[in-house]
Amino acid sequence: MDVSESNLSLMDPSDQKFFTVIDYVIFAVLLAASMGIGLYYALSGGRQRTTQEFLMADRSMGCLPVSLSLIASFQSAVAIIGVPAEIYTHGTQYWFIGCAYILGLFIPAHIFIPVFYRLRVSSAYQYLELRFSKAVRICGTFTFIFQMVIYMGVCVYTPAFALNAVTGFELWGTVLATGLVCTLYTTLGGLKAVIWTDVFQTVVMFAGQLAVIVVGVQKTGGVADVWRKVWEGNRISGLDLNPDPTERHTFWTLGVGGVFLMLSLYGVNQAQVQRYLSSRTEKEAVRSCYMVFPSLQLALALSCVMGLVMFARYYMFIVCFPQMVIYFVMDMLHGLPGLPGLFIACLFSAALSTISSAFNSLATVTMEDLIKPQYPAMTEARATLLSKVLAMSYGLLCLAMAYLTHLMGDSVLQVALKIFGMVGGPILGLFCLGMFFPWANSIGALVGLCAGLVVAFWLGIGSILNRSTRPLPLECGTNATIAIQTAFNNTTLSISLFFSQPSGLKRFYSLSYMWYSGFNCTTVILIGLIISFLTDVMPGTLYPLLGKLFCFLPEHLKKKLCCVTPLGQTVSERIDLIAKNLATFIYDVFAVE
Ligand SMILES: O=C(O)CCCC[C@@H]1SC[C@@H]2NC(=O)N[C@@H]21
Ligand code: NA
Repeated sequence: MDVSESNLSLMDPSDQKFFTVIDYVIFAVLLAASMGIGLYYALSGGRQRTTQEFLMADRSMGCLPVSLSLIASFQSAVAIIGVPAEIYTHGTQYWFIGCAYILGLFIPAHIFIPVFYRLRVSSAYQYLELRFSKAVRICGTFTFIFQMVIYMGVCVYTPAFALNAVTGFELWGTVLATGLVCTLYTTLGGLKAVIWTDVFQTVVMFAGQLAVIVVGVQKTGGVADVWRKVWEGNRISGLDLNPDPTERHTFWTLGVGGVFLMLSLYGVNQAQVQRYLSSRTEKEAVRSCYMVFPSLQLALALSCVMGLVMFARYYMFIVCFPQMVIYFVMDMLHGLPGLPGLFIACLFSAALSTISSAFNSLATVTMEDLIKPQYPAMTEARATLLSKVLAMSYGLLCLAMAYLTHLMGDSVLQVALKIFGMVGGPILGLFCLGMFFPWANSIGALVGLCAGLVVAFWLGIGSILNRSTRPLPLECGTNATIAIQTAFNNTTLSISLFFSQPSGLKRFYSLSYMWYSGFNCTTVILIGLIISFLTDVMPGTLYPLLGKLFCFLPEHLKKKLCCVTPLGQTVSERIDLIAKNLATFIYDVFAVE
């Protein structure tokens, strides 16, 4: 059974019949419930009077709420809309990113969490000052702020724009309502409210996707019929072991490149580190990290299956555009009172839980890394008040960023993952440099981070300017015009590809965006090591002046006092020294219980 023109045209934006009163009520209940949780934590417990409570939830959280909040932080409407569109257009190759969740959560649980938890820091960037210097901490903080502000804009904008395009749902009114409700409950209830609203919103998120899948399968002729159609439409991708790094999605770009993406999020991103640190014990934090795994796999499965059901539904029309998913959902759920409202609640739950985590982590790092060190004498009351003002101002800034997203035009999933790769990758490299390379110094870290960011933006912007595929048609016209447009794009694409085989720089620009995290992380580490090596002690470049002056001192004191490598040490001797250091360091790390 195919979808005739009339069915699709049913969704033209002027038509309001698929939202009944109950749908609006459900959406309102979601916003009200979130506000309620925010108010509850504003008026109970310590009433958010200290930064320990406002920013760290009194370090009293259990592993269940923390694990659900960890998922909600980086599972926004981008995944709910972007992943089904990805599966519909390119098949299930993207599902292999689930393989990256194994190492992507195991390494944070056993390497990053212990380091951050035992240092009892509030912000991940305090680690950078302890390990390197204040300058490195500040650069890391600003890099994080830049990453999360852009990401927030994408997360606020995506659901509102998608809904508006298909259902005529008021665009800027929704952006404002979402942004304000989120700012309010984050500002009022602090991290406790953010975590508990995340728990509630994650449940709504799963429920909404499940409803679409159940109704979709039932309306598309049942499981067997759906399976036959996706199989015939070869949407079930096999294991693609193609080693070519410019290939967009293969097992390597997703399963291995994805590990770096996961580490940049679940290992060193302040939003997640803050949740680990809000756990009552280190064991709880590690357990919450383990508990993320099954729920993240479930979230991935739901969005992939939704894409498959959508394909089975419309496989007679090979058209694709970003709003396809909302079209499909409204096509499935209209006429079933309450379900369209449930899906809208699901979409905005995904957005709210991500944005509130971003607000709260931005307020935390601004407070802990930028303001407190400048005003150590600031009273708790003022610091807490300032934290709330910061959360509010980040909320308003995010609305401005939402407008910027309007101009990006790429597929939102791609935009979000590129941001993580371009900015999250270098930050991951900075932390790895600090944790795994004892002789890395702060000059190396600074130069490494800057070089990593420069290369990342050169690659990211270069790939956008040099891409041979035209952006997908943004507006949803009738499917006929889009089919023609897609066909036209495909022919121009194949012609341009035929003549311009990527070589050299063009090949560099065509690196799969799933390798950005790994590539940029490695750049920071390599450059950081080289600079550390050069600026630390270049063999033979030092004259042990102190050693000569204090020649009367016993040898061991002189060594400690002067702490320079002996004169005339050759490069190979220095490399041996480094290798010995690294060996002892690794032994120490793994010898620890
Ligand atoms: O959904 C978003 O807002 C961003 C896209 C997903 C981010 C990464 S992809 C791997 C991991 N799994 C998730 O659900 N989120 C993160
Ligand atoms: Na979310």
